Amino acid sequence: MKTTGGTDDQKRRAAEAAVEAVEDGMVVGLGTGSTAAFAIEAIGDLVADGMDVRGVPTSFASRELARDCGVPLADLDEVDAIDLAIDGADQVADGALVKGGGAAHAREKIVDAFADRFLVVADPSKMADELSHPVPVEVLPDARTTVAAAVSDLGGDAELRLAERKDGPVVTDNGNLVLDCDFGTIDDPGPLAASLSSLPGVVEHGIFAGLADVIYVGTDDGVDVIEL
Ligand SMILES: O=C[C@H](O)[C@H](O)[C@H](O)COP(=O)(O)O
Repeated sequence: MKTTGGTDDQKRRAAEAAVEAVEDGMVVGLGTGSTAAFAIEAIGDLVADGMDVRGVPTSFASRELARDCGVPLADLDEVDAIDLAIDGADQVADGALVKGGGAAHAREKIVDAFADRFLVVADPSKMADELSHPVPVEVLPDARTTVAAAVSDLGGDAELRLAERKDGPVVTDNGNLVLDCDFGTIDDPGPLAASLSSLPGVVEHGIFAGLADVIYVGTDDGVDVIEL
């Protein structure tokens, strides 16, 4: 699993604080990434202690980890509701997120948006005044060049994400490709999100605006809780 700026202790503190919101009988969206992984492990501990929880995974990786941790799983099309989702972020600014560093943002957005409450787990390295992290955009493979050109028209610079341990591109769990799109500082994420969503061939982008309910920021000596 890729690692990011914060320490494991910071990530674990944020994740364990968010998992305190999990109650008996809940259906919980299981995010993807190194911070969400600590939440999945903590939910596994609750299950081991006898709590009745079902998890809806957002990726192959979160499914595998949840299985290893003993968390009973349900597919998205098997549940009528998700009580809460716990997921990480690549950057957080003013309650808006950039996600998709692990190329899982398409399924994450479905699960996080469907959940009654969406709890973000982060560390101080993720917190910013304005979003500036390149925006991952999942595209149908045949649309990679047309979407890249449209991103350029929107003022961005699209780069095909390449795999680290194979020659060729990253292929998402959905069989698609990812363009990492650098727009510099994003003054207002809403209009950019709408523009990206409207491009033919775009499956999903990593701007999550207006979705998060609480941000848990794990620090070296505690957790900052930001209610939105
Ligand atoms: O696709 C991956 C997800 O959006 C992750 O939640 C995001 O990249 C943050 O991951 P991490 O907690 O490893 O920094």
